[in-house]
Amino acid sequence: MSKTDDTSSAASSCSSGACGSCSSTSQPVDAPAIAGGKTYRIPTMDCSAEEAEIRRALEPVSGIASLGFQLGARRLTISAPADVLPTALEAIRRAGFKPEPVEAAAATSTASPSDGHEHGIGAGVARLGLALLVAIAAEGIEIVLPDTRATQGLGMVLAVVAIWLAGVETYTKGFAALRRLKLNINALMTVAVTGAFLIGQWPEAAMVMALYAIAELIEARSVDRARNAIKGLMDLAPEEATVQQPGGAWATVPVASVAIDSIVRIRPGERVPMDGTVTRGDSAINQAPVTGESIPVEKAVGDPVFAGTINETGELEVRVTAAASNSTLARIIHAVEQAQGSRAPTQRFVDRFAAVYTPAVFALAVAVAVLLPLLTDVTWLQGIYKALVLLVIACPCALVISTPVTVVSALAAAARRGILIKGGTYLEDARNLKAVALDKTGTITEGKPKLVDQKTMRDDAAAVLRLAASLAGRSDHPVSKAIAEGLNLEHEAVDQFSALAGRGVQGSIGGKTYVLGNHRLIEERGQCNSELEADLKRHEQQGRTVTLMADEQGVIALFAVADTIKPSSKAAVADLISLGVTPIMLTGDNEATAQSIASHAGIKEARGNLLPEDKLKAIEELQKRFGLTGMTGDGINDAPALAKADIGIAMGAAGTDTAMEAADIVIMNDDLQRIPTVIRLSRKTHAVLWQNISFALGVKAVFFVMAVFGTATMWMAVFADMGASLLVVANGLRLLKAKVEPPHAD
Ligand SMILES: Nc1ncnc2c1ncn2[C@@H]1O[C@H](COP(=O)(O)OP(=O)(O)OP(=O)(O)O)[C@@H](O)[C@H]1O
Ligand SMILES: [Zn+2]
Repeated sequence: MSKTDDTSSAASSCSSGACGSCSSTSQPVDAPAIAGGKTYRIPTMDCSAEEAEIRRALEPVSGIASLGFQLGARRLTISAPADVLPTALEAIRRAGFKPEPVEAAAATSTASPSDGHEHGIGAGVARLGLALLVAIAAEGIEIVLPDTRATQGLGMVLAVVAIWLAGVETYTKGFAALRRLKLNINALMTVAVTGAFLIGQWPEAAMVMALYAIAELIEARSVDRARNAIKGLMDLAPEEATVQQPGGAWATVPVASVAIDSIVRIRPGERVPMDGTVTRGDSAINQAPVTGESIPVEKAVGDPVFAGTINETGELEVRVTAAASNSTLARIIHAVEQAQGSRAPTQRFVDRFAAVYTPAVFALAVAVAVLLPLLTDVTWLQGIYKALVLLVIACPCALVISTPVTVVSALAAAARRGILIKGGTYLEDARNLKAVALDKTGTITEGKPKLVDQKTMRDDAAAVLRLAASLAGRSDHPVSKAIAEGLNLEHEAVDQFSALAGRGVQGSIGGKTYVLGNHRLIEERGQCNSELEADLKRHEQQGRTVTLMADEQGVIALFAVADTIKPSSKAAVADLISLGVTPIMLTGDNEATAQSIASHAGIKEARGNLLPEDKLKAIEELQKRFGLTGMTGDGINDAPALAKADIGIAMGAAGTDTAMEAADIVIMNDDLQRIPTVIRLSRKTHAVLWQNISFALGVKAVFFVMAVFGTATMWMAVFADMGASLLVVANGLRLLKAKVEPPHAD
């Protein structure tokens, strides 16, 4: 991305949901300009039910990358190509809302803590507080003062004032909905309050309106709070960096103006301002903001560092590799926000349910109002009153709000552990995983094999080894790297170098062609023999990977490399099994090595000799055999298998863009124990979701019975609905602090 690109989009993207214009704690930061987006103010959108309506309206519009809702600010950011926006806006208007574009400049300014909508909410609180007081006064007059015309008139006036203070908006939205013959919450409340007023229950009408409006406000703020939990991470990246100037002097400048390839200096105790590669010094860095892992990681020249992480011990100089708006941290935040915008299956279910439930209760209310007086000795007024109570109960707020808060909190909790879950669907599905296919190299093992044994079959051993080092030095494959590093010899020029997928490498040195690769490659070339087989067997049974070098005449050298199993892998495998998930190892390495390493890690089933396409087939087969199957990999050469699996999990993804893009769940560090953590979080989320749904519906059921047969009053119903809303929100927010670590971890 060019520099100009970057600054031009920064203004519009900053308020675009990528950074907090809503959370009062958010700092004015340079938001990731990855997707950008256009922000609209929708004056009549402040409740999650309205959010759901807008989402439904936008569902048929194709081409929208993501939606960022900020209920507290009544804002919606749409990330979509410019030609899709008019269609999207039209759909929103058809649903009865009036989106107003927010000017880029105004949008940016709201990113500061002193932004306008905070005042808006402040004013709202004062207004609603007043409305509540006036409603209480109206109620008090009716209870305390004698029932004269004057006191009645006064009570009525106070009620009107309270309803007006608290309910203008509900009325506006309610009438708009009724005109379109739609039954949303506002329509229900409008009918209920008006009806109560008309049958002479004005203090109650006032009370209901005030309580309802207050509940709505609290709800909007809670949803925003959950949504913004992740933005706290963004504050971690410093806004300024100490950058080397052309003359060699150091200057402190805003990160947004630091170009890629600049050299920045980071003193001990400072946070890393931008992603980069260490060019000087060494230090220990706490990478918790990115990987969720707070044990410091040693960094030396050549190692990557990430914006937002904390430099603990030494001074570092770092060459910047990504613009501030495109750092790993910014990408994480952007991805989580995008995930928050996608709806989880339970959320869809609840929305569909609410869409049926509300009209059904409305019909029932009408039936009660008409049938009860006709069939029993209930009076008309009593019948209508009962019907109005039912309408209040019909408000699906607690139900509709319970899912997004829960899902969003869980996504944020995962992000804090360096786990990026790219959508509510994966969060909800993870608990049903039956099998997980694990890549060997780098997932179960450290991925840093070492050369442990070598043998040459020619007299000129030194020359052969130099050939091997030259060929191996050209490859990035961990096995080749281990050989090159282990031999540590001067390289010769290699021509016509090429990689042989799943086999090894080939190249010509001094006019002669050589190959360096595995047993399969040598078999294919017809250069294997029984002596070689015996050597191979001996090494492979010890879990070593054997690489052979051959020229046209035959095999000229053998190298054995060994990788160590990560200490955490064993625990993670045991944990997966205890959660009822079967781990299976898939590897391109040979069968014997695979078996040896698998059994050390506690994995019963291992498959070796797999080419990338074989891994794909293996996943398909596991899906047939087990059901929901996950796949872990580094996301680079495992991309097809990651995509095929029900849940593709990329490991050790910090800094690797491809992995972050390819997988459904991205684990920033390479700790396999994060997988059981995800499954536990998924189970907890599921439990909380259904606790909330059943609680919200349970409260409604109780009040329903009370309303029809007993003595529930309207404002008891509102209290119950408000109480239920607040309880489900609190229960959902609990996930932000959920304990989902394996029992043996500390
Ligand atoms: N560039 C290379 N240099 C040396 N050996 C190679 C190279 N590429 C592949 N091989 C050999 O082929 C085998 C399969 O390689 P592949 O890349 O498919 O799997 P892998 O990534 O090593 O293993 P895993 O599937 O566990 O990650 C390796 O184990 C290695 O023996
Ligand atoms: Zn053989």
